[in-house]
Amino acid sequence: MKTPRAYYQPLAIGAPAPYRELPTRLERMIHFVPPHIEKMLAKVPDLIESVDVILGNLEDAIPADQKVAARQGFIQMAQENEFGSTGLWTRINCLNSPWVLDDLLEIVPAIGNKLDVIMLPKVEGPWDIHYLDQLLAQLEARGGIERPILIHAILETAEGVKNVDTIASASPRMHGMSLGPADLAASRGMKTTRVGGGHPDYSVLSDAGHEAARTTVQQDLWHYTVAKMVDACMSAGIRAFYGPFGDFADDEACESQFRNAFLMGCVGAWSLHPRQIGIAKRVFSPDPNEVSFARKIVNAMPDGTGAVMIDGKMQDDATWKQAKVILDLAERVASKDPEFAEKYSV
Ligand SMILES: CC(C)(COP(=O)(O)OP(=O)(O)OC[C@H]1O[C@@H](n2cnc3c(N)ncnc32)[C@H](O)[C@@H]1OP(=O)(O)O)[C@@H](O)C(=O)NCCC(=O)NCCSC(=O)C[C@](C)(O)C(=O)O
Ligand SMILES: [Mg+2]
Repeated sequence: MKTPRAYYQPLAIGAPAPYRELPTRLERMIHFVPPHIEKMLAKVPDLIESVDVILGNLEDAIPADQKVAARQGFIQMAQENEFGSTGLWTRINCLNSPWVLDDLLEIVPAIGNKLDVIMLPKVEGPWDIHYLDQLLAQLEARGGIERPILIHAILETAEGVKNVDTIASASPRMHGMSLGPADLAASRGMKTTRVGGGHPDYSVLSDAGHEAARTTVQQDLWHYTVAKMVDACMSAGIRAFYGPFGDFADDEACESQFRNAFLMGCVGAWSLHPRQIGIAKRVFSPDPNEVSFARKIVNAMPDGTGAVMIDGKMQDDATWKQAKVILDLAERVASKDPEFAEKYSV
């Protein structure tokens, strides 16, 4: 464990100082682009306008013989576009793969000053973060990179979940974490072939004899992991995200999973297909009615103390803080998204 002073020291001479607070960004969806496909790259300028984060994926879903093309496509995509307030991320290959070293050695010098976040897959423990942290500092120093590139871990192994707290606080370079339900299911030996979402057999059966017909209610397979991830992230001052939802044909189920994650504290989710962008936007922007109720609470208790009644409901210092969470998010959303700015101003 580092001393508090050492924690914030750059890890290489000439590397930028780590952030003490994360930059404020709106990150309702992390949109995945496969950068080895020319047709997809052509869509990037339009995507920049419609998503909060655009990510060039280099890891799983990229065929082994296209890994180099994907890396080159990502660098080209980063060089040829201006991203403005839209985040530019990449998901590199995992640390034990034959591609990861070249991913880093080529990407950081070429576009390190444009890159906001590196997503690191299959993180098992803080040692994975420490390795990448050190290497990034060396590359930043050598490449004259002016601000630190952040690390986002995917929570997708049983060991990673076990070590989630120490991963979250492993470095000031940590940006946040996403649930990786497909690899995690495999790693845990869960008996599902789905990418995220529930399962009809994971349910609770009502008692016999109380109703004419017994009913079952499907439960959320990911509740425990998401809750654990949110607590680890929020206590470390970093952000939690739901990951991918693989059934593109079931928008309702996608929206329901995203909404559960939003309610539990996640700030965003992944979009793998253009149809999921709108779902994430809808879910991870607070409901205008909730925003107007939150405004009532803050207006009724300007200094955040005391107890008042609003519409029959008790409000006090704690509900003031709940209201602030919603209002701060609404402000971030409104500053980027005119559609919601209008909805929140009424
Ligand atoms: C699945 C695929 C091949 C279906 O792509 P398609 O072209 O067959 O689908 P489509 O429905 O026919 O597409 C309609 C239109 O949308 C376009 N389109 C489609 N997708 C995108 C996209 N992402 N971004 C931008 N445009 C996209 C597509 O090019 C087409 O455009 P067109 O009408 O002009 O021809 C495609 O959607 C895709 O490659 N998506 C990303 C997949 C991916 O990145 N998977 C890995 C992340 S999940 C994961 O790794 C797990 C995790 C976390 O690690 C763990 O849980 O363990
Ligand atoms: Mg995975």
